[in-house]
Amino acid sequence: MSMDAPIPIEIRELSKTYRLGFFMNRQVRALQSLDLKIMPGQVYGLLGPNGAGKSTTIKILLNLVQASSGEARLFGLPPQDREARRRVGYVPENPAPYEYLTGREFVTLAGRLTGMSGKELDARVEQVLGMVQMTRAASLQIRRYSKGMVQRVALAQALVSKPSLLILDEPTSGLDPVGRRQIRDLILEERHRGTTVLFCTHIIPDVETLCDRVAVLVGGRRVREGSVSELVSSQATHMELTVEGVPLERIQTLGFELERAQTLEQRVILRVRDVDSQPLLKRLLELNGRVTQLQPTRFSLEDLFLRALEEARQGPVGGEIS
Ligand SMILES: Nc1ncnc2c1ncn2[C@@H]1O[C@H](COP(=O)(O)OP(=O)(O)OP(=O)(O)O)[C@@H](O)[C@H]1O
Repeated sequence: MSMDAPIPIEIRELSKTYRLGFFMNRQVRALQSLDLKIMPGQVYGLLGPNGAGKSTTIKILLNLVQASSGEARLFGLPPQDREARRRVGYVPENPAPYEYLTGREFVTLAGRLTGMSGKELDARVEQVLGMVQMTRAASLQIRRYSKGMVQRVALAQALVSKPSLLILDEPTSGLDPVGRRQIRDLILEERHRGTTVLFCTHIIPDVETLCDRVAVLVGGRRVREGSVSELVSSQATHMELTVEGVPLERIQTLGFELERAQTLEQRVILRVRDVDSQPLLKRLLELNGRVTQLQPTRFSLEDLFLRALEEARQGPVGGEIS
């Protein structure tokens, strides 16, 4: 990949305020000064709870929604540029393809809309239907499809024009484990081909298995950003202790911050910050406790996400402002 390949997505200080109500006098801040840069070949996750601004970000990139201020660029071009749009494949959150078309007709139509035609189009349609394992069901009308099949045929229409950037809004939500696995595998295949992928989700394991980088959005603000491994390893490590002979109620009076505390039969399982583990151990032994296990625990992306949410909720956040 050449060094000066255009940057697939670059967002600077992007803000969006929706106006609501009969007199447009109520405002909802969906995005507040968002910065985001997605480099060629990256699989990038936008993670956030409901209402965080993920779909709004995607809609601005696709020129479906106008930003209130700030800048969004696709391959260095503004979102309304047709050349930029041509390089992007998009799957919306709840794809609602024309129900009376067959899967094959729908994917063919999508290809035609991007300017493809003839034998080249027919061959590519069969190829993408094969990639999403929809060859056998391709002659059925979409109204007969399951949710997973609709999702896969929507992915096929996004892939038909060989986009170099795929934008997926909640690609695995509402799917059963098999459907989720298939979509994940497809994203991984695209990644191997060098396609840049941006997807938004609130499903943390999807981010962990698929993404190089992630941005966590809460209330329209970016509260974390980095490579998944960086974010997880930058967190202070924790220790998990299993202790017998000291009841949890007693341990709670010792003045340590317990990240997790649970009684299981005779045992109490505790999770504390690494720096607290030795002093706590000492106190437990003084109380004639028997510590049967002491082990470092990995800080997961889920822990990070929950912590980021908690911090953001304590500070000023977006949402309705008047
Ligand atoms: N068309 C709209 N008109 C008014 N408010 C909107 C509109 N679209 C989104 N919002 C509001 O903007 C905020 C961000 O919404 P957005 O859909 O971008 O979040 P999200 O992170 O995609 O959430 P979800 O996970 O629920 O899809 C929310 O408070 C939402 O209610």
